[in-house]
Amino acid sequence: MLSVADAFSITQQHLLTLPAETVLLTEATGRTLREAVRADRDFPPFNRVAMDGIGIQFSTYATGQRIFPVAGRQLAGQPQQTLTDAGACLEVMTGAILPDGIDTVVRYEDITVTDGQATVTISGIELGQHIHRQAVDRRAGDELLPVGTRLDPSAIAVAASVGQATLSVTVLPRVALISTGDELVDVDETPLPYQIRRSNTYMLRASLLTMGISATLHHIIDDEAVLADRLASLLETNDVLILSGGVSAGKADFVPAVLTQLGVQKQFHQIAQRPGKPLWFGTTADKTVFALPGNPVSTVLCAYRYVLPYLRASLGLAPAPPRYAQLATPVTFKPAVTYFLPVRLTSEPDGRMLAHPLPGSGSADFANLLAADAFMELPADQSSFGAGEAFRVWGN
Ligand SMILES: Nc1nc2c(c(=O)[nH]1)N[C@H]1C(S)=C(S)[C@@H](COP(=O)(O)OP(=O)(O)OC[C@H]3O[C@@H](n4cnc5c(N)ncnc54)[C@H](O)[C@@H]3O)O[C@H]1N2
Ligand code: MOO
Ligand SMILES: [Mg+2]
Repeated sequence: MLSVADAFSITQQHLLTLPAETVLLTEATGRTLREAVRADRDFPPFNRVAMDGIGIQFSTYATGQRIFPVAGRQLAGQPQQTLTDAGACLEVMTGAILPDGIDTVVRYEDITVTDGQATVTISGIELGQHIHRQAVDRRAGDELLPVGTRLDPSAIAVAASVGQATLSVTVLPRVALISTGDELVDVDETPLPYQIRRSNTYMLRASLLTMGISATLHHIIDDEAVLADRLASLLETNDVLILSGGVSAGKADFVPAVLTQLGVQKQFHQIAQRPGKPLWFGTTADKTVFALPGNPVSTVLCAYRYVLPYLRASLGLAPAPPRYAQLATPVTFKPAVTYFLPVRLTSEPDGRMLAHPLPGSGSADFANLLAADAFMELPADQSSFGAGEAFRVWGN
């Protein structure tokens, strides 16, 4: 059976090709940048006063002079002034352009000002102190935000500072989330004794919202003809279909057969993993279908391990850096498949990230996920996992 690594790499070989669009800076949060943002000026754009105080010429201070008549004031937002008398000083404010003729700033805390005379009260003033030099942070033309940046609040601030009122970002894919199964009723309905409320598609919707994707919700009963009809129309109007349920060995598990009948090319069905073994993945020329196993823990795991990384890569986002943790207590798992162990992560005072196993009662026990915040990926070729051993963890 297919390994987790091979299944993952097959999904990544079939990424969506999404166009770019231009959006307002105020609408760009969370989106993926498609054109690099560059510095339009130096950062900072001028020699910038970094402390409130006085500006002096260091050579005068170096002669031993400690009292400087205040000849004027340079505020932030004013054009550059000039210190004409090398023996005097100007009051200068944080954020102001450094006046011509000044090369050193002394803080108000380190002077006293009486009768228009500033007296330096400390020793050890250094040439050039408290000046944020033009271009020390970035030069005009430098790339500030590369293509593939997720526009988080600090990226938005950088874009604003260089005058990007609009940004080029990747168009969000149209995603339909489809639950299947006659046993499922909607959240606002009261289930009969043999029914349950659907939750998987709500979980998926919440998960995709964290990437800025607002997916639509659909439900289809266990009827082959109805399934074929509804999936055909959803395929026309979406880039990605994510189904839940109907992919295993049951007599009403019609999903793989119907997708094949609709011309969706199966790329794989079943992975050597637990939970989530029956995952089905297929593509057409420009669409992608993930058919996730119905058990809720499988749905969550398949979303974290395959679907979210797939969508991130399709958007052009750099992959999230891998996260690792150490097992807090030993675990045994005999079957020769990758085991995704639900864990609670804690950050320890010595800097370690510990994973506390929460095996729960299997892949239908989704209440267990309330306490878990990630899955630890335990390799297929090992069956005993010791406390302190580190493995990769996957979360939202
Ligand atoms: N003979 C075999 N039986 C099963 C196998 C197998 O290999 N051989 N695999 C098991 C595994 S593993 C899983 S996981 C499930 C997968 O089942 P399906 O994908 O076919 O899903 P369903 O049969 O439709 O439902 C399974 C289970 O999940 C609940 N479910 C489904 N959709 C939702 C939803 N939207 N919200 C909440 N819960 C949902 C459903 O009620 C069922 O309890 O098959 C095993 N069987
Ligand atoms: O995907 Mo199934 O969880 O292994 O029950
Ligand atoms: Mg089934």
